[in-house]
Amino acid sequence: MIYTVTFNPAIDYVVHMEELKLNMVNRCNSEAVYFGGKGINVSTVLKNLGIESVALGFIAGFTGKAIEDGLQRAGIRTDFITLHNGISRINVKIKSGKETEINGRGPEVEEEELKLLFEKLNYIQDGDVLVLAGNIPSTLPSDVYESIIASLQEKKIEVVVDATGNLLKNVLKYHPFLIKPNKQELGEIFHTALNTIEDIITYAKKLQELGARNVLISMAGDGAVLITETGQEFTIGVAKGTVKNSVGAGDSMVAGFLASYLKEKDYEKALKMGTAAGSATAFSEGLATLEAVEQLLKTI
Ligand SMILES: Nc1ncnc2c1ncn2[C@@H]1O[C@H](COP(=O)(O)OP(=O)(O)O)[C@@H](O)[C@H]1O
Ligand SMILES: O=P(O)(O)OC[C@H]1O[C@](O)(COP(=O)(O)O)[C@@H](O)[C@@H]1O
Repeated sequence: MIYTVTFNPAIDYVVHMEELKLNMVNRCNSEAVYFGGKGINVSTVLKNLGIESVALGFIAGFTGKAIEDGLQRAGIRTDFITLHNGISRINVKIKSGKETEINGRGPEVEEEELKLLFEKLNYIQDGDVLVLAGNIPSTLPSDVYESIIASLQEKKIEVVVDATGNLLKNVLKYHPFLIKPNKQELGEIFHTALNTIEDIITYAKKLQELGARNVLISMAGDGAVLITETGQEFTIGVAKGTVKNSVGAGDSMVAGFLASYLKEKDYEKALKMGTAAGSATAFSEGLATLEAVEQLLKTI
């Protein structure tokens, strides 16, 4: 089974407008609501690709209830912990030719509530996959992903981490199967500007030296780089299309990569599938559907 963990789920409120004007009342041309957060997006795209997963994490208040209900209606298995206080965040995504995002802080998770997550993670068995994705509420220590992986050390599982900064750096010594920072996040980790593909490959390899087994660096419309534990190095572009809403493209790439790799154990094919899923999301209003992914896969 694949388990995704989203510490800070969100309702993604996406509005389209011609132009965003500051110090003015802006009115949008269209609006849509999606149930998001990185792990949840991975579960949603896996579901669209016909693969089951269980979405774990913390929800709170009426927004949290809406997220849980929405996912269950879509046929996604959930096993969230409901927090005592606060509400799950609403992240505002403004599409006005440019993409502007305002992501909320989210509710506080108390120590007792965090313990409940560790109890649930005990169900994970040899052969399972654990995806830890997204930012954590500010009250939690930045070694929380590390603590989770450390608590599962005895089990033979594949761990995927899609996170930034210390949250990511701290887990590398546990040799995660896959990490997927984007280009900007890679630069931030090493406090450096990455100007060329050679720079990106150099620093992706540094993440591998620090312990990651497979390193996938996504570069939005410029494609992606994959450095594998088998010593292979791949670069790939993107499919052709018109960008509508790239929120969740990175999560879709993780889902596509996993879906293919778990079936075929072929890194090159997995990178293609990840790219098709990422691009399919960028070219859709919501997340990638099976039809859109299959269509784009033929063109990559
Ligand atoms: N503008 C785009 N055009 C085509 N494909 C895209 C575009 N943006 C993202 N993608 C696809 O999605 C993948 C992940 O996107 P990216 O924006 O780098 O991730 P993140 O959302 O994590 O920042 C890219 O490597 C690419 O395959
Ligand atoms: O947990 P974070 O880093 O605040 O990100 C949450 C946001 O990221 C998303 O999961 C999208 O992520 P990507 O665009 O990086 O794939 C949104 O659904 C959500 O609003």
